Order: sequence, then C-alpha cells, then structure tokens
Amino acid sequence: MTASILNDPFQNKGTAFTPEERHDLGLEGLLPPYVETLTQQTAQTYAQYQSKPTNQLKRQYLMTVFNENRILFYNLFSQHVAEFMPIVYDPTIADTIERYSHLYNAPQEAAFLSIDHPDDIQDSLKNAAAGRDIRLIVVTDAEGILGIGDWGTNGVAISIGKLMVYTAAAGIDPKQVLPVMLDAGTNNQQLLDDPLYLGNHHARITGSQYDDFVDQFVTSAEALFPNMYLHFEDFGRSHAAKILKKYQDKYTIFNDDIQGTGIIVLAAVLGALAISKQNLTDQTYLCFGAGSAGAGIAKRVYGEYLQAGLTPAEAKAHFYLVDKQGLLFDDDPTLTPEQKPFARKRSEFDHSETLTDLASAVAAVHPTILVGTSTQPGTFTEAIIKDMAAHTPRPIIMPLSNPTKLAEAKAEDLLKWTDGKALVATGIPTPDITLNGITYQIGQANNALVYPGLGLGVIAGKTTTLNAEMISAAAHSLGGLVDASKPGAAVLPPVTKLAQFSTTVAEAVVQSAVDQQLTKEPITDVKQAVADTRWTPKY
Ligand SMILES: NC(=O)c1ccc[n+]([C@@H]2O[C@H](COP(=O)([O-])OP(=O)(O)OC[C@H]3O[C@@H](n4cnc5c(N)ncnc54)[C@H](O)[C@@H]3O)[C@@H](O)[C@H]2O)c1
Ligand SMILES: O=C(O)C[C@H](O)C(=O)O
Ligand SMILES: [Mn+2]
Repeated sequence: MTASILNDPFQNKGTAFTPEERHDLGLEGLLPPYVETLTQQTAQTYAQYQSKPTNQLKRQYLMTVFNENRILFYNLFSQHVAEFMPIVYDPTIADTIERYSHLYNAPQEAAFLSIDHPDDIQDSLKNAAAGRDIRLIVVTDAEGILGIGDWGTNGVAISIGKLMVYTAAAGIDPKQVLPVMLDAGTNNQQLLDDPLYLGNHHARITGSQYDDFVDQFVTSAEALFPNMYLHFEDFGRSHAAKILKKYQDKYTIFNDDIQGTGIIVLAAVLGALAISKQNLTDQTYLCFGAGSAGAGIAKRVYGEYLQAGLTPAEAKAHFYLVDKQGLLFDDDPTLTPEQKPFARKRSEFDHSETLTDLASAVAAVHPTILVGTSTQPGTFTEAIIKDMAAHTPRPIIMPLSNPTKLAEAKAEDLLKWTDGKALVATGIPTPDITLNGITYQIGQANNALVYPGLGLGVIAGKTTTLNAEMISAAAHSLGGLVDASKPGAAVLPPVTKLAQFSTTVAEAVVQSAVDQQLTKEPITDVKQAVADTRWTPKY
C-alpha cells in the first residue's frame, strides 16, 4: 500500500485514518495530526456545504467530497436526503450537464465509450470497473437529457447522478456501480462549436453503426458483469423504446424514462384516487407530450385498466395522446410504435381536423387526468385547466417536464385556478403551498422515488428478469403509502421518507420475483434478503 490510497475514493478515509492505519499504510506526515470520526467529518463538510451561496456551488462542493471519499459523501447525503436531492440531482443537475465540459475536474470512475473506437469497449469497461464486482450500470447516450435535449458526453453526469440517488435512497453499494457514457456524437451545435467540449466533435451517428455500438456495449457489459442490472437513461425518443424491446427478454434491464416514470405516475394516480375516492376505470386520461415518458406512462396506467378487468378496446377508450400535431389519430404516418396503440379514429369526432392543440383536445375529451411530458413550459394554461376542472370535481394534474424551467405549470397556479380542487404532482420538488387556510403538500412524481427501490429489489432478489408483474408490484407498494384522510395530503409519500419506502418497494419486487420463481437462487426471507443487500456508509 502506498499514499495512493488517499486518491482512491472507495478506500480513502482522509482525516479519519487512525494512527495504526497511517503507520501501516505509509501515511505518516501526509495528513493533519488530529484523527476525526466520520461524524466529525460529516459535520465539517455539512457546514462548508451550507456556506456555499448558490445551488451550483453547493453541488460542486459536494462533488469534491464525492471525488475524494465515497463513505463520507454518502453519510452526508443519507443524513440530508430531501435537502440534497434537488442539489445533487434534478433540477441542479441540468445546469451541471450544460456546463460539464467547462466545470470538469475528474472522470468520477465513469466508463466513457466512443462510437469511433468500438474495439475499446471491453477494455474501457474493465478499466473503469478496476476489478470491482459491478452489479448496477446506469448508461446514457445523452440524446434526450431530461427535457433539455442533446448534451453529448456532458450527459455522463446524469449516469453519475442517478447512481448517487440509488445509493443514498436504497443503499446500493457504491463500489458495485458503474456510470457509462455512450458517445455517439452530438447534434448540439453549441457543443460542436465549443473548443472546450470534451466529447466527440461530430454529429450523432445513427443507423446500423449506432445499433452495433449499443449492442457491443450491452453484450460486453453483460459478459463482464453477469450479475449486473442495466439501467438506461435519457436516450432519444427514436432509440429508447427500441433498445428496451430488443434486450428486455434477454437481460435484466430497465428504461427509467419509460418504465420508472410509468411506475411513479401510476402510483401518483392511485394515491390521488385514494384521496378523491374515485375509481380508475371512471377516469379519462390525457397525455400531453407522447414521447418516451408520455407513452411509457400511458402504457403502465392502461395496464392497470386491464388488470381491473377491462378488455383492451374498453381500456383504450379512456386514453388520448396529444403531441406536437395535436390529438393523435391513426391515419398519421409519423406516429411512433408506442403511440400507435392509443391513436384515435377521426370518426369519433365531428371536426377532428380542429383538434390540433391541447386546448381543443381538452375541450373535446374532458380529461380527468392530465399528464405533461412535453418539454413545453407553461402549456397548462389557466384557460385549459379551468376548462378541465369544469368537468370533473378533483382533476388530477401532473406537469412532469424537467427541469423547473420546462414544467407545464406551477403547482401553486394549478391549485389557485381550481380553487384547491386539483390533485397535483410535479416532476421537481415543490414546497408546501397554503391556500384558503389549507396547507397542500405536493408529491414529487419523479422516477427517482421508485427506481432506487426497484433496483434494490432486483439486485437483492438476483432476479432473472424485470417484468411487468414486478413493475406493477412496485407501483402498488407506493400507492398504499399515502395518508388520504388529511386535507391537502400529497398523492405520493414524501422524499424525506425515500430511504424507508425504497425498502418497501424493494420487498414488493423481491416478493413478486419469488412468487413468479424468477430468482437465480432460492429466497426464503424476502425482508432479510433486502436488508442484507443494503449498504450503509461507515468505516
Ligand atoms: N418526472 C419524471 O420522472 C420524468 C421522467 C421522464 C421524463 N420526464 C420529463 O418529460 C419530458 C419528456 O421526456 P421524454 O424522455 O419523454 O422525451 P421525448 O423526447 O421522448 O418526448 C417528448 C415528447 O414531447 C413532444 N413535444 C414536443 N413539443 C411539443 C409540443 N409543443 N406539444 C406537444 N408535444 C410536444 C415530442 O414530440 C415528444 O413526443 C422531459 O422534460 C423530461 O424531463 C420527467
Ligand atoms: O431525471 C429526472 O429528474 C427524471 C427523468 O428521468 C427525466 O428525464 O426528467
Ligand atoms: Mn430521465
């Protein structure tokens, strides 16, 4: 051992190295003499964090702690989960991604794979893993980062950030995770023109060369890490669902934007219906922005109508998708495969040619549930919301586009426009709102509330796949955690309890896998399997 241990974030304890360790590791004289406890280090870093004047500076400071000492970072993060989530993750992460190349100071143990060097994929993954037993990868190609678009190699920060939430929320061992960036080029001209941009300075490569690149990554990673759960994040609309379909029966994989968002929104809908005491099968669902997330959510909620006993045709009659062109009709040659099942017939309407925007669609179909994943800010206008609220006593409204600047509406406005009747969840965290003497808590319908627990379940259960039953079990385990009796109650459990309900979700997932006999090894005690898998930050 040499002093290099101080540069290994998985082993470094900094000022907490004991005199014996300093002697054995050859660290004498390399650290200030006083030996701190983890508690003291955590208090010192938290005070420094608090002294930073902006969210971006707070995040940059936290990332230096992350770079140096993972145990300290996660001890700090796990003590302040709700406070740190918007700093470490969405919305501050969006700003970090836009400025990544300019702020860059460390590769943060990510694997950077380039479409220009496919022969290096295997070695790159091995180098980044550095002998660690990798159980979880988050991979992005950054074509559709949140709603901010194509950010090329800068998007590696979303893989790193999603993994940080996995560990803080669900205790996934940080030594067992690997962030991966697939650089297939970028169509973001601002990056291509920027001499400091750290990714490939060429346009995105698509077609078979792109498909082969992804395939080489997937097959290499699966061969190198056979017990690994593979999470896809923020791929573009034309690739995300295709990749999921191609690999989901073969490997244990997950698309967060499609599946994770589907689970959290279904849970939020179930929570809202518990409050309004209404039935799901009486609802009319309108999706605004039918891309990866929008179509993924619609599919998950639709699955729930089938479980309730409706036929596919009966269930589909409750769903409407609106995208750029307006209400989606089945004669539209530009529909994606995911939109097609929900496209309507023109004959259902007297003047279908007029249904070319959200306002006309809302006026025509009177939705009771409105979910926004359009990336178009402010599109849930007062007029549209008032029209919706005129036809249903408790409209369920979820402006989910991230980050904050892209949300379809603010929760406060939705409550004001509906006189407190709307049951709202937002993609980013929203502070409590007081209106007419009632304090409303706003649930955060962000996939971060569910993917950590889901992943913990898959990893703890050593499941052979991730299927619709396991996904549905995850959604139901969350929907039951809402206090429906309290006026102003949120439709989802609060982020302050994220660590607790991640265990609930994980147990539901393992139980489902056990029931379906989809675990690689027999599991007799589900709770124990989950508890044994949870890592805690300590020296
Ligand atoms: N809260 C969450 O957990 C969560 C999860 C995933 C995605 N999102 C957000 O949802 C948004 C979409 O993400 P995605 O991955 O589905 O992207 P996407 O590109 O796959 O989908 C966006 C869709 O919106 C459509 N659109 C664009 N302009 C429109 C307009 N003027 N009117 C109607 N539709 C329009 C696009 O055609 C596309 O179909 C992003 O802002 C993202 O941050 C939120
Ligand atoms: O990253 C988030 O905050 C949620 C989601 O995956 C998104 O793409 O917006
Ligand atoms: Mn995403």
